[in-house]
Amino acid sequence: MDARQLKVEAARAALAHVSDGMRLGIGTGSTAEEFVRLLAEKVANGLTIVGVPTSERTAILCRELGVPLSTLEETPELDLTVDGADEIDPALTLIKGGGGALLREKIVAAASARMIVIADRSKMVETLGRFPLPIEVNPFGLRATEIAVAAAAGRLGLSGPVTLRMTEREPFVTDGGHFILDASFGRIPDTRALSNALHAIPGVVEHGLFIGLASTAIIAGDGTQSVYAARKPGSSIDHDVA
Ligand SMILES: O=C[C@H](O)[C@H](O)[C@H](O)COP(=O)(O)O
Repeated sequence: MDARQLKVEAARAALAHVSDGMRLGIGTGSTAEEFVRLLAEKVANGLTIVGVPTSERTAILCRELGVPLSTLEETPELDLTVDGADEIDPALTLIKGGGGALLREKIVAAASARMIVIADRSKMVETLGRFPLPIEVNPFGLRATEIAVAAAAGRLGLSGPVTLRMTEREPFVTDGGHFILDASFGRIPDTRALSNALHAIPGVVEHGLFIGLASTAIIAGDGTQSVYAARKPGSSIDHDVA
């Protein structure tokens, strides 16, 4: 199976958790987009759901494909969010934000009773940090925030380049009007400590560590077990997808 097919497999397995009447958080990225395409087919065949998109990009795709949308203001409590990830560790802590949508993704996931993360197996790691950690920052005081981020990481024994994400010539701007710093700290043994340290910096709006938000990961691989669900202790998910 090629990379796209693996994403489709994971998305299809997540769709089995969607039922009539659900209020759905809809993620961002290439894997989440496969979920949107499959969801749209179900909607066309009569499934009744309402979706809250985690980015303008996802909202556009949903509208194109006829997936009914709401906002978090109108629908502040969600049953389930389905989203991709850049990295997933065995405790289902995630790095997200490779596409720059981490703030809305985290707000939507936190408003959801459950979050299913869908990915191909290349996203599974023992320890997070191979993928640079996206950190969403206010443009005001950018340089001061960069210095504070590096200093906070240093106090935890982490170091590495902290780079402003660019489009061709301009800084990348998130849906919320912020910038993204990509922090290449390498392995992050204590994600909670780094999360707290980053949240203590005023210029940091949010970071891409998702701790305790995902209840299930559906990981597609091309081995004998193509899709499986890892279960977090206490998760309400009641069956595996094999
Ligand atoms: O900001 C983007 C998101 O966190 C994505 O869910 C993440 O980057 C994974 O994207 P993809 O499915 O394209 O690898």
